[in-house]
Amino acid sequence: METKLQSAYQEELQRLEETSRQIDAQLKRLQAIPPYRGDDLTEQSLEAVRESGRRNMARAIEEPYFGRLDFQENGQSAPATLYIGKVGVDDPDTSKLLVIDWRAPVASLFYSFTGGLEQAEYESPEGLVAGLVYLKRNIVIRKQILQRVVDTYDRSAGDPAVTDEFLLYRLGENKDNKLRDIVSTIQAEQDRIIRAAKNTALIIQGVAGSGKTTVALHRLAFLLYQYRDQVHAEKMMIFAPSRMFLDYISGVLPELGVGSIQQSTFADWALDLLDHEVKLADPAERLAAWFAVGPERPPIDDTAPGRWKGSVRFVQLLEDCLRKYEAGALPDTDFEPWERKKLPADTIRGWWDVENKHYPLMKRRERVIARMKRWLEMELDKVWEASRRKELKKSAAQKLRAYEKAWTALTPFGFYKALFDVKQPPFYATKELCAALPESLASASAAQFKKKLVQPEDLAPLVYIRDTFWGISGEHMFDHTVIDEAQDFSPFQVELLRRHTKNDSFSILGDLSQGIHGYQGIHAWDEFSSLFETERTGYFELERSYRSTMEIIHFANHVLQAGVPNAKLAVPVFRSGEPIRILRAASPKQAAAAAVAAVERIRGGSAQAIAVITRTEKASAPVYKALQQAGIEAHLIGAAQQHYGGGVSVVPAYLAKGLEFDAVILFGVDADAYEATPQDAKLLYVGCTRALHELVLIHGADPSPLLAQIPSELIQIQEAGA
Ligand SMILES: Nc1ncnc2c1ncn2[C@@H]1O[C@H](COP(=O)(O)OP(=O)(O)OP(=O)(O)O)[C@@H](O)[C@H]1O
Repeated sequence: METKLQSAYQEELQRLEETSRQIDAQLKRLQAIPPYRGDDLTEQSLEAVRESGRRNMARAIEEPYFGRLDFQENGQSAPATLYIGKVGVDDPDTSKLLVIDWRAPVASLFYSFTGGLEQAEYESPEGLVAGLVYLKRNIVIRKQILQRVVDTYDRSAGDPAVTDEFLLYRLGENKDNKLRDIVSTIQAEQDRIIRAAKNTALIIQGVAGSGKTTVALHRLAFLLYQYRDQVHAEKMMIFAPSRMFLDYISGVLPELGVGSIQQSTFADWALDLLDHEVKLADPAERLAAWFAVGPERPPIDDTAPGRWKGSVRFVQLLEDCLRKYEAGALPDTDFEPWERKKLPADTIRGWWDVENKHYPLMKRRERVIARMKRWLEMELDKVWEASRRKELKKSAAQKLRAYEKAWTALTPFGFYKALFDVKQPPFYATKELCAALPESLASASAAQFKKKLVQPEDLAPLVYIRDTFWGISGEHMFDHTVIDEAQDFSPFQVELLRRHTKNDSFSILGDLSQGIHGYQGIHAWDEFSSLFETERTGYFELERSYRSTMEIIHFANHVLQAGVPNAKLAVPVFRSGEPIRILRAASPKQAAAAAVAAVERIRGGSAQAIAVITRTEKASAPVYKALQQAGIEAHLIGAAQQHYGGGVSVVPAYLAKGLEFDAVILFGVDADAYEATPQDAKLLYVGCTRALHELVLIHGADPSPLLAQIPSELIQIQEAGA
């Protein structure tokens, strides 16, 4: 066995030297050609190809490939040895592929092959290709140095299974402050999602740590490769919950060689489209209200403003109002620029209803008014006497101004705001809207709108109105849209984005068990799938969790079940770690000291990213202070945080969502903070599943009831300070 490993290592060492030499020669050849800066278009495009070659070779030289697959296609006499890397490299003299791009059809075998002695197959542009896999090998190369060779499948060894050894080695590594690519260990169920056809609205329900975010980013890289003539990076969009989260995931796409994909929060994108006509009310206040503990907890049901304004029903109500506006906005009067001269109302209506019907509302208004002006000029041209003409022109200008005033050009906010004025609703507010609008919601909205402030749930309706008024120009259309943490989106938001996305090309990913923003997000995936045609929708579930140890996942599952009895549970990969430590503190002071001691202990090991996760933003402050007093440098993360810096963080659970840390200390897991409700169970579940390797919980005299049913073999209970 030892000698076999050694010979494999020697074999790969030799191969690496050869490949590196070839890549180096190609890179030098390209670098020797001076970059073209002239105006000749043909030369420019040749230079673009060379520049992309230089970039690719520079990337490939460091780590040319990460995998090898020996595959014998049916009809061939011997297996071909395929090396798979992040960048495809061919030998320009022989056109032979030295390295195959991981996104190429044949490379899919490297991921989809899950062992066995039977035939394996992959979809090529020419059809299905079948054959036998002989060897699947993982190869770790760092800065041109061969570090590791692991065979995960070897037909000659007689064992038909693909082992998880290499995956486990990867998962056991500590994390720094950024999410990483997973090209060398993409799993078969993830690969299916990554390679799914472009024109589908993919909905991906995945348990915590199942790789949803990572998979979505790899999918973008795949789409750019596979459909290079149809999709463009700058026309793809990733929506993520916060700027800090975007910062956290910002490393993956460059690692995959993909740049310039648009990334935004929904709010930033919407506010830009609205030309910042409105401002968002302070998000910290809203979060503090929805995540309050004790008697201040608001009820979370369909009457919550986010649920109501985010519903499909509200899309319909709003659309009806816009239709009513369209039918009734045009003044129903003739236009009389001067005495005995009349442009009949019917003619104007014809220009509005028929001639310009295909234009969006406000553009249409502009065109009708321009048409009226042209009519006026023609009529004035018929008047020969100059002084009379001047007089009539003046009168006409006045009349036209009055006409325009009667037909007010509304802004999206002006239109929307008026709908909530229940005492004096505008003519376009339908009876149905007035009947459906809850009074408290109308008055709370109206009070905010007076200050030009809006809540996140107002943004989708506002952009919807804007689109109806002005249309959606090409620059605001996406070739593909990713919605991460989609369980927190509303159907209204997705419906709006559907209008901004070509061919329903979506990756919508989330986890209902982490739906902690239930006051605005969905409660079941069909709230989204019903927005798309069935044949254009794809639904995938990811059950395996790659982030955390088995102990952490089993523990988190128990917590979740205590509040959400029929929740989907995560299945861990077989990676064992420490039991979960539960520390009971006699006083708040002792609890803070226990948190400090835990951070100090964990920092003494190999962990790089540690989080103390609290129930509320308010609860973060004392722990942060205690850490500071102990001389521990930490980041206090609040709602406005833009960057994630790694190290030690103190963060409320709802802001930690999507992130991960080597170790997590859940602070204040008390009965009043985490009740046995679905909302609190999900929140605590989110907190637990942020941890990769170690999880510690601290509570006072009265622990959360969500901890009541945890099997004793998973936990280690201690008195804090003992
Ligand atoms: N196939 C894989 N190989 C190696 N690591 C993986 C794989 N899939 C996922 N991971 C790792 O698991 C962790 C979780 O991934 P990611 O954050 O994408 O999951 P998620 O489903 O979006 O999680 P959550 O919903 O909890 O935020 C990351 O560290 C990621 O690198």
